[in-house]
Amino acid sequence: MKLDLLTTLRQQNPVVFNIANFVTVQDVANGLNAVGASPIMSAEVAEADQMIAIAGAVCLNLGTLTTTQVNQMQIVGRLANERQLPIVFDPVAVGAVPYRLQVAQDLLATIQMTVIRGNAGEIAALAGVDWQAKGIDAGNGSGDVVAIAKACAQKYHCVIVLSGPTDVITDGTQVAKVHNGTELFQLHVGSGDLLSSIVAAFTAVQSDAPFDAAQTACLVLAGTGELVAKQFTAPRPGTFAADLIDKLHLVTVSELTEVADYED
Ligand SMILES: Nc1ncnc2c1ncn2[C@@H]1O[C@H](COP(=O)(O)OP(=O)(O)O)[C@@H](O)[C@H]1O
Ligand SMILES: Cc1ncsc1CCOP(=O)(O)O
Ligand SMILES: [Mg+2]
Repeated sequence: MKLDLLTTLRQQNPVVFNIANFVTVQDVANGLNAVGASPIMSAEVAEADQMIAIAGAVCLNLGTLTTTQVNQMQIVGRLANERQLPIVFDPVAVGAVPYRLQVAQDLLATIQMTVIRGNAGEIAALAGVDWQAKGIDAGNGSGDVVAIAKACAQKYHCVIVLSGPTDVITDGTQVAKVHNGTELFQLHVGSGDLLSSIVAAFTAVQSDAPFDAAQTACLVLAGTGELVAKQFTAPRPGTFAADLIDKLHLVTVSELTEVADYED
């Protein structure tokens, strides 16, 4: 586990270019800023080339897709691949909405993603495994999440982050797990979107080792959330969201080292 990448991230302050959803866009921008990255959102295809030129990584989020936005993703994805810029893909709700699964599969057919980050329902759908996903959430499915994540990584030749109570990170061969977290993440819409964009930020500073970058991103977010939740005597999702942003800015490598609970 390369927790020192957090220090590198804060020194380099990489620009993360997000094609975001309209539900959680501000949480994602503030979360990225707080952890030490430099967020920029764009919905205009005409500036795609110039956005790619200034970005250290790209995050494509399917959350509130439109035909125009999917076309933008195709163009941004192609440009990022040409420039060998890391791309993180968040396939929001592909496990629950077949139209989205088709859109995701079309994108994956033409763009080489560096990392796909989704919950179990989303990664299972991409892997072609049955799972009872519910809307944007993982739902009540059950199965071997490590086997599902590995199958998905092998299918799309990229790193998979299958998030949940335990985050599973795999490149199809190596597997790491991050056990940290808090159930409060599930009460705050946008936790997964933020994780995807933080994964993108870490791939920007470790582009030759996305498996390492993704693991560190998972530990930074889940460990920080756990530190925040420890202060609470009752579940307060609104306060959690605000405190999470504060703590992402303040958290130290040594605090995270102390709380870290992972297998790699
Ligand atoms: N039950 C849980 N316990 C601890 N952490 C969780 C739990 N569920 C999700 N998380 C954390 O929440 C973050 C978002 O993951 P997830 O909820 O799977 O994404 P999404 O919001 O896309 O469904 C991750 O950092 C994950 O570790
Ligand atoms: C509610 C909602 N609807 C479309 S996108 C979205 C947010 C999804 O956020 P997350 O998957 O990070 O919880
Ligand atoms: Mg999600």
